[in-house]
Amino acid sequence: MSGTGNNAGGPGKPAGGGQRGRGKGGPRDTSRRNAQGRERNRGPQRNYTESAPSQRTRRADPARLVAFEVLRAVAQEDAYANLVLPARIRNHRLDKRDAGFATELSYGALRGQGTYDAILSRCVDRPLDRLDPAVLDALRIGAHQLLAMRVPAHAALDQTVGLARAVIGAGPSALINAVLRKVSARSLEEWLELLIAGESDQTRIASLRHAHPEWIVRAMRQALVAHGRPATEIDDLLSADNAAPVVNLVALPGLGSLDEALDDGATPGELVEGSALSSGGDLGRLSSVRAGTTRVQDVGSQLVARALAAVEVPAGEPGNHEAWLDLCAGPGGKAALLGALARERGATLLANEPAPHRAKLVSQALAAVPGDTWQVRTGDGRDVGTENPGRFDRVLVDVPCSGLGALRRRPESRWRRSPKDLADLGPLQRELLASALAAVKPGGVVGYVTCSPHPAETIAVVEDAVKKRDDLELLDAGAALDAASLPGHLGAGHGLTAQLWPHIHGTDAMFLALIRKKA
Ligand SMILES: C[S@@+](CC[C@H](N)C(=O)[O-])C[C@H]1O[C@@H](n2cnc3c(N)ncnc32)[C@H](O)[C@@H]1O
Repeated sequence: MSGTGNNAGGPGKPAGGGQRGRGKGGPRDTSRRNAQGRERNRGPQRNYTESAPSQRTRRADPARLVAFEVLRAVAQEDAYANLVLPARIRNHRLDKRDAGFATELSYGALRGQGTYDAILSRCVDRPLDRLDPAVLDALRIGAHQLLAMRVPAHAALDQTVGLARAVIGAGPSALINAVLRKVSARSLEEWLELLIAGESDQTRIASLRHAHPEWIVRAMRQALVAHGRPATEIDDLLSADNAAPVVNLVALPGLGSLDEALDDGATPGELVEGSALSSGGDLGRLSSVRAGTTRVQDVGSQLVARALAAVEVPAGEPGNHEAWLDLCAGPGGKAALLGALARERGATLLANEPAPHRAKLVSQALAAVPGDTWQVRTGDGRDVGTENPGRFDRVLVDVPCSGLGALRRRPESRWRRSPKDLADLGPLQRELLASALAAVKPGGVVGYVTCSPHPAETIAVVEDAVKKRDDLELLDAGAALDAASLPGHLGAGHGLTAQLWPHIHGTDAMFLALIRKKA
């Protein structure tokens, strides 16, 4: 498992590779996490005994408390970490450095859960499901600090036990102290060696090493092969899921500019025009972001939207403008880019989304594009084809999917998803594609997109649709992505469909098929 952790103002480094203290006798606490001195100038290292956790810190460190609250909300309320975390950071008024620490701790503990649980199982005298879930979350937070962050071991122990004492109670904090001491006796690499000793099942080994459920390891290996890549890339792919993604920006064509972001330290994107890599921090400080003309968007999403917009469709009657449809538009990232591109071409965009709160987000995303270009429809996309047969020149159908291609953005999702999700989503994906194909004009093009590389929701859905009819043809989606990209050769095509990858392209694993309805 890889992970990066920032502490003491130093850069993160791969898990298991750092110099760490290991419980008793660890190095002196030199951490300097913030200017307020919460972890500074603590004096010489105190040695605690296993039986004396009462000597420890009694107040919860706010950054660790935020991480703990995020893990609790994820477990208890099915919350999404990326939505809960910013609110908790605000509630506890964390400064930038503490916010970074809380982010790394909560995301790392969530991503690494499977591996940390396997390690904790070796250190606890009962099955983990018999532990109070709050205790288990505190142990995961402690394990991540000890094994994957550059937090001195005694600080990780002291602060995690202090947190547990403050928010769970003195009894559990003694157990947490004892268990984390055992965890701290080995580095992550040593623990992994112990866990995989005698193991010959490569899936199990990769699952432990990279903290992914075994079914996802198998699914990703299958996906690599299905899209023409060697199965040996599995370790790189799973590692990429554990790295924090860079934040990409897009300037809406004809409406936005990246100048302000570039002046602020962003760097020009190398894969697609009009994009940049954010310099980090609160993007709300940029007026172009506040105005919605510059937006955060993964480069993979930018590429698939631009590829669909650029593909050739037959010219209509003079004076007739193209009509574009985004069938599954919420929360509106691709709709905003398509809306801006449509405006430049004198086309119009209908953005459809069934969930009212997400339809509202689509309107907000499109607010920067003049309103005569676009309309939002709140309703089931499966009805759009029968209501509007043959009306649109270009249709994006970015279907609800397992999200297996965006695991790096959603730290908890890998442990929540199950193979059943794929089976459940299949019929809806097929019906939405059928609706898109009904809504497109003869000669027009449907872009079928997922943020998952899984063959069941990519190639299989497209093949099922195309083989049933003789009026459909697949266009070369790899070539279309190449034409939309700055390097001009992404190598994402396989056959006529295309798959982007985090470990190759640095994007989410977006799939694209371009299907033309023959004229
Ligand atoms: C992968 S997301 C789309 C992301 C979006 N294109 C973007 O770039 O921001 C899939 C969307 O499909 C929506 N959806 C779910 N069921 C749907 C249906 N029956 N018809 C249309 N959209 C649906 C979901 O609510 C979700 O907003």
